[in-house]
Amino acid sequence: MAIRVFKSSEEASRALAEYFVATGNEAIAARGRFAVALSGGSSPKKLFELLAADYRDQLAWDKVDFFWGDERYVPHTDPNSNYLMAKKALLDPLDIQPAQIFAVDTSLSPSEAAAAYTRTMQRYFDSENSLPLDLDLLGLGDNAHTASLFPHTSVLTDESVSVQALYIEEVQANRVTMTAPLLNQARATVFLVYGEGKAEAVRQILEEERDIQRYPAQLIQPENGNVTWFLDEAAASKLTQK
Ligand SMILES: O=C1O[C@H](COP(=O)(O)O)[C@@H](O)[C@H](O)[C@H]1O
Repeated sequence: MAIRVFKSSEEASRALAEYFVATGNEAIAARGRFAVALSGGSSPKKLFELLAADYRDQLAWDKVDFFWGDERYVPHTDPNSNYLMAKKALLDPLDIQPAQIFAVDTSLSPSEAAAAYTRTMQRYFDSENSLPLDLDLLGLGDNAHTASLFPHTSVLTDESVSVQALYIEEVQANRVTMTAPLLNQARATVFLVYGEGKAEAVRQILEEERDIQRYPAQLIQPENGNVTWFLDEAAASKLTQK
């Protein structure tokens, strides 16, 4: 695991854009395609905009396949949709083709959407070139959740490599999320976290004893150990070891 701390969220996002492009180029050189699971929420917006603007000529975008580590159970036109944010900031500006976009189908019921997404991933992973995801892009909530692995929810103990639907009391909403065992299969995992409001959650995940019910992002422990945290100074401010 590596922790990289930058002066600002802009610098952290730019460093991650570099990492994204380098990882993508390696994947394409080795296997012909680059499969990435995006995070949602607000944190990756700047990264997406940078990739679409300053890095558009640095990656063969027609060889990149997009998944989502989690999705809010809302229509794709809803401002809360993780898909919609990526579409506006990244996919449309780069003219990504529909065949490269593997969005959660929120027109189905939550459980059907999750089952359909599990099947989508199994089909993709079973095809020759693509096992497993090349990159998980993850965020972190101030309550230490990542993807939609929220504190004290049933999905935290789910050992299946799958996508699950759950109702989350804390936000009173349905979510669809990859399980930790699925996320942990990725070749590379990155967290992009910035702002003072996330500092305590960053400290809990990295420095508190393991307690996955309270600090779900501690579940992200791929066997390959290839996890990199991209933090700004504010998010890193409560770490005792930097
Ligand atoms: O709800 C979610 O929250 C986390 C963190 O979002 P942020 O707005 O604080 O950046 C995000 O990583 C996840 O994908 C999303 O669905």
